[in-house]
Amino acid sequence: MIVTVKNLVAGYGQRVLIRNLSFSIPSPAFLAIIGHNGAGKTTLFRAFQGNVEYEGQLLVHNHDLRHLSNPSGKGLLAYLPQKAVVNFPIKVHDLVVMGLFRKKRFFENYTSEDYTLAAQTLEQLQLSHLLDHEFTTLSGGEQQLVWLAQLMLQDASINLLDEPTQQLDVYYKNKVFELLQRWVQQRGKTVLCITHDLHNLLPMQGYLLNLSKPHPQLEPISPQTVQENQAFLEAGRQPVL
Ligand SMILES: Nc1ncnc2c1ncn2[C@@H]1O[C@H](COP(=O)(O)OP(=O)(O)OP(=O)(O)O)[C@@H](O)[C@H]1O
Repeated sequence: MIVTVKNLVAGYGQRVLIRNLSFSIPSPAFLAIIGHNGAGKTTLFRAFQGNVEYEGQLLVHNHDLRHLSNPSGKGLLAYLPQKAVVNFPIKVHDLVVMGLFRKKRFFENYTSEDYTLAAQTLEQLQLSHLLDHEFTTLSGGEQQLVWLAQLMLQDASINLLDEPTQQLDVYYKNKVFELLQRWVQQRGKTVLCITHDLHNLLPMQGYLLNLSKPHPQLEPISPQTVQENQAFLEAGRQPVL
């Protein structure tokens, strides 16, 4: 088992959002994390990054994340936030190449080989035409895909993606889920993906975790489980305590 969550309790002060959550996912695997707005999906990712106080344990390869220093620098964890803001001028390929940061020493310059890798990653996402564009002039969806390209270059074992398809058109939503499936099946990555796009999960192989359920647990993705969870979420929310 690669990722184990044991008796996790997390929230903000009196407000407990995650109560006694436990699950294990084998490696490699795809896990969709679903639930109503405010159910605690991003909070779960914050726990993985040590950005929220929690009780219980988060284990990666049987190592407690609390005791692992710099998991992103070691290529263990990479995180794609829901919104990442850039308010300085930077070209798309300069932003993407930074995904290679952990292979560089402080202040070491990126080489032409690094830029070739960045260009190849952009090509995989059909974004070569944007390579030399100013990042801040791109549309929201284009920006989201550029961040995804940067995350791909990080080449981490476990990838936490917070709504990576939120702003994408229907074509790119399908493409990104296909890409995530290939990451798992061909590159052996583990992907934890927060999403509200349940119908996009239908062709996926992996698990889902519905944090809106009273006792969330892993369910295999299948037409039946996707449909049941869609109906569950459409039926309404539990009252917030
Ligand atoms: N720093 C904080 N202090 C207090 N409450 C917070 C803090 N951050 C988030 N919350 C609250 O915790 C709840 C869960 O937030 P979280 O971001 O985990 O939800 P989510 O399931 O990811 O929702 P969404 O689908 O809307 O992104 C929300 O009601 C939010 O207002």
